[in-house]
Amino acid sequence: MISFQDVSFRYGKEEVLKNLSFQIGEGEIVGIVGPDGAGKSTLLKLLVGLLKPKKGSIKYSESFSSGFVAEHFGLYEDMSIEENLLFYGRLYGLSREEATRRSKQLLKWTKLSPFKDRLAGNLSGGMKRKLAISAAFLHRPSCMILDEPTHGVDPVSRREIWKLIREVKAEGATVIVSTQYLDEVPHCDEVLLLYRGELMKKASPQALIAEFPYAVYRIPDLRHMSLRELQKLKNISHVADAFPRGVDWVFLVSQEEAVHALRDWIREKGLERELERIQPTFEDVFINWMRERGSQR
Ligand SMILES: Nc1ncnc2c1ncn2[C@@H]1O[C@H](COP(=O)(O)OP(=O)(O)OP(=O)(O)O)[C@@H](O)[C@H]1O
Repeated sequence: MISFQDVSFRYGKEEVLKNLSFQIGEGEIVGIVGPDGAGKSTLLKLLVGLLKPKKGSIKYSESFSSGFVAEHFGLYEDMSIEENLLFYGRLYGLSREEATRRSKQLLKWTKLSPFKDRLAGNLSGGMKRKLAISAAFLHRPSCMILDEPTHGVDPVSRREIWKLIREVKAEGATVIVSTQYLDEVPHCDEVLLLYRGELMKKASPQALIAEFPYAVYRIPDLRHMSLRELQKLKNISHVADAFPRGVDWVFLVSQEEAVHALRDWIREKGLERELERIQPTFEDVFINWMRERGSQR
């Protein structure tokens, strides 16, 4: 549906996107994931045609049409939810009946129906985002492009926004969504990890986890141990990294013998703890990628 071929972009001298090549298929939820300043917004603006590549090309299938919700999207704050939707319906050239029917459907999905007469200016951040997504999806574009739709909204609204994104996908649309929250990766079918303008990886969340090169272990609740003692665990051979997560400590292990060494340590210290094998998180995957990239330079 969309194909990037060796695309680069710079605002001034500094290149903010570097030689990106990838393809996005139809009907997928594609996450553009990366920290602040990685180039996510710039990539999305290129996708919708608000910016033009300085180098390379972007090709679209004939059926491509887009709905875009920018990070700082615009709603008509002195109009109600319903008036906003009907207004966008007119902008997109829908008939009044079609706009009304479609608005009703979107209000139902977003659970905004009870508030349809409330002014957009008086809505919570999460409700505003849901309204902006609904407005952009009113005319059934083949591709929805959402720039950090969950940024700064509460956890309940975050869940609702992802539910709405799944509804959009269920209607057959492709959704391209940027986020800096790594815990949102499992919502996506495919993820593009972006770091300092480079595409580090494009893969499904399952593949990212499966490719992780370490076994991950945890020792629960080591609050009573001194930090200096715990830091020593990093020196065990084949422990690639050791770090706290909440009250627990987590170990990235490259060879089985490190597991024995960690069990020996637990025994030596007389701790009543088990060494538990756990799944890597997407944060583990991402940090490891950044570390590997750093060490190649
Ligand atoms: N209009 C602009 N003029 C100059 N530089 C810009 C402009 N917009 C963005 N940049 C720079 O380009 C880089 C990428 O910015 P971009 O907004 O695409 O990143 P991002 O991943 O979306 O991050 P954020 O979540 O902070 O928006 C950053 O270094 C940013 O400062």
